[in-house]
Formats: sequence, structure tokens, C-alpha cells
Amino acid sequence: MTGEASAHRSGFACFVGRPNAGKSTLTNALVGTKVAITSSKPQTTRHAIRGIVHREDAQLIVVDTPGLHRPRTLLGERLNDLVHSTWAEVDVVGLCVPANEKIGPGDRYIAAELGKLSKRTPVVGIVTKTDLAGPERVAEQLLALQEVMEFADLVPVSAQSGFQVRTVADVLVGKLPEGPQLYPGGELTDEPEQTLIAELIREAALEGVRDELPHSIAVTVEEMIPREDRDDLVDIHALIYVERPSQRGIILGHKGERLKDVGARARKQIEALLGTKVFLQLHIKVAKDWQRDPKQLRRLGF
Ligand SMILES: Nc1nc2c(ncn2[C@@H]2O[C@H](COP(=O)(O)OP(=O)(O)OP(=O)(O)O)[C@@H](O)[C@H]2O)c(=O)[nH]1
Repeated sequence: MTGEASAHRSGFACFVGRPNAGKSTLTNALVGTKVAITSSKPQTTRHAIRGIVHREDAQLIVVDTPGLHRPRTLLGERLNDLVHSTWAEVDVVGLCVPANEKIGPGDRYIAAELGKLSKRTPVVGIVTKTDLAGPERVAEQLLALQEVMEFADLVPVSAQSGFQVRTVADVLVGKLPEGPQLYPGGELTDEPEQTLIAELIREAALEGVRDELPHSIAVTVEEMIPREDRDDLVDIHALIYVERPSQRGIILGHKGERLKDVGARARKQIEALLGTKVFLQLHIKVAKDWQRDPKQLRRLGF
């Protein structure tokens, strides 16, 4: 209860690292509820979804940035701008590298970009997925990571087993400035519900489809209306945008079976998120080359 020893801290953190490094899973483990989107497909995190870690001594707001790409399209450029502006705004950055994969050019590219940050933003090196490697391999990876750039701290973690998740939180919290709660307690995310719902649908639509499809899908929630005379049912109408008619067929599947499946899976997740029953209507729209069209990008929220 001594005032000076337990000053409350608050601020922002974000995780960076190449696709599949485990950033979203770590965010979820820290926050304790599924808010960011995980998928075994690389680069599916489009929006800066924030999860909030509430503790007695601190409030840590985790911003989940999209992956950094070498930009090839207007969308790629926008995403990279979003990454850089996010880095500049946070109090601490965590660079994630999986324990079971060699550090490569992708990691070095990101480290070099991070190196351009002002020295005031500390970068913590995080070796993820330690459950997939032996202790020796983890130690080796920590040493290898140390060579890549100068870190304020290094921590190994497994978001899956929970090993050191608390330590990651402690280290990140340690880099935050002293300050009051920025968000009221109990609020897990400040992302509008509709964006989360669109992401859940996108995640369901991507499951099991070819590698080139992820960049061609976008989802918008057109309508979200509580059913009249019922307080336990919400009608949601969403559009899945694809670039080409052939991709429409992939999402739809044989006799629409796949889309039905996507709807069923997404509905379950949305019901868990909202805590009510959901009637979900999905439609597919072909929006040609939407990734290259600024007007359409704006409509889709980029
Ligand atoms: N065994 C194990 N698998 C993990 C762990 N963390 C993440 N994974 C898996 O690794 C894959 C990628 O994890 P994500 O959290 O989606 O990775 P990401 O860095 O957010 O990926 P992008 O959004 O594509 O940038 C998923 O299949 C996870 O289940 C971990 O601690 N242990």
C-alpha cells in the first residue's frame, strides 16, 4: 500500500514479426479473451485490433498491427503506413520470433525498419512458441535474436502452454509510463463490434482455402439489427468481397456447401462474442481489383 512503490502504469504495446510468428495468439493469451484473429494462414490481421490487459498495477493496451510486407499494391502500401504509424504511437514494441524457425531475412527486414524508430520506443525481443523447441534451442534463439538489433529486454514465451505469459506482461508493463487507467475496467476491446464480426467472418471464410486467396477477401457488415420483440436474437447481414468470379466459386463451394459451413462457424464465434443468438446472412460480391482502387478501399475501411 506504499504509494511510491506501486505507481499505476498505463500505455500501449504492439507486437511485430513476420507472418505466423504468433503475435495474435500472444495478444489473446495476454488479454485472456479471443479478440484478435488467429489463423494458420499468414497475414490475416488487417485491422489494428486492441486488447486490454487490466491489472491492479497497470493497464496495457495491445495493438495488433497487420504484417509488414514489401509493398506491391496500394493496399500493401496502406498496410505498411499503418504499421509505421502504429509503431510511432506505442510505448513499447515486441519483436516476435518463433523458437522453432531460423531467424531469416524477413526478421532482419523488420528489425531494420524498427531500427529507424526513435530510440525512445523500447523494443523487447520475444522468442515465441517455446513449447515447440527444447531449452537448448530456445537459448540458441535468444542468442541469435540478440545479434539482430539492440533490445531493451529479451523474453521467451509460449502463448499455447502459458509459459512466461505473465513475464511478458510484466516486462511490457515495466516500459509503460506512470498513468491512470485509460479505459474503464472490464472493457476488453475498443474496436467496434462490427469490425470484430467482419474479422470473424473473414477468418471463417479463409479457413482451408488456397494461399493466394487471403489478400483477395474483405468483409463488411451491412446491417446488425436486434430482432423485434426478442432480446436474445440479432440479425446480421454481411458481404464477402472477392476480386474475381472464380474466387466467388471457391468461397461458395459445391452447391453452396462451403459458404454454409463458413456461416455456421462464423455464427458460433459471433454468438460467443455478443452473448446472444445470431441469424447470419452472408452474400458474396465480386469487386474487381478492389485492392488497387482507393474508393473501394475506403468503403472497406482501409
Ligand atoms: N505450438 C504453438 N503454436 C503457436 C503458439 N503461438 C502461436 N502458435 C500457432 O502459430 C500460428 C500463427 O499464430 P498467429 O498468432 O496467428 O501468428 P501471427 O504472428 O499473429 O500471424 P499473422 O497474423 O499472420 O501475422 C497459429 O497456427 C498458432 O496456433 C505457441 O505458443 N505454441
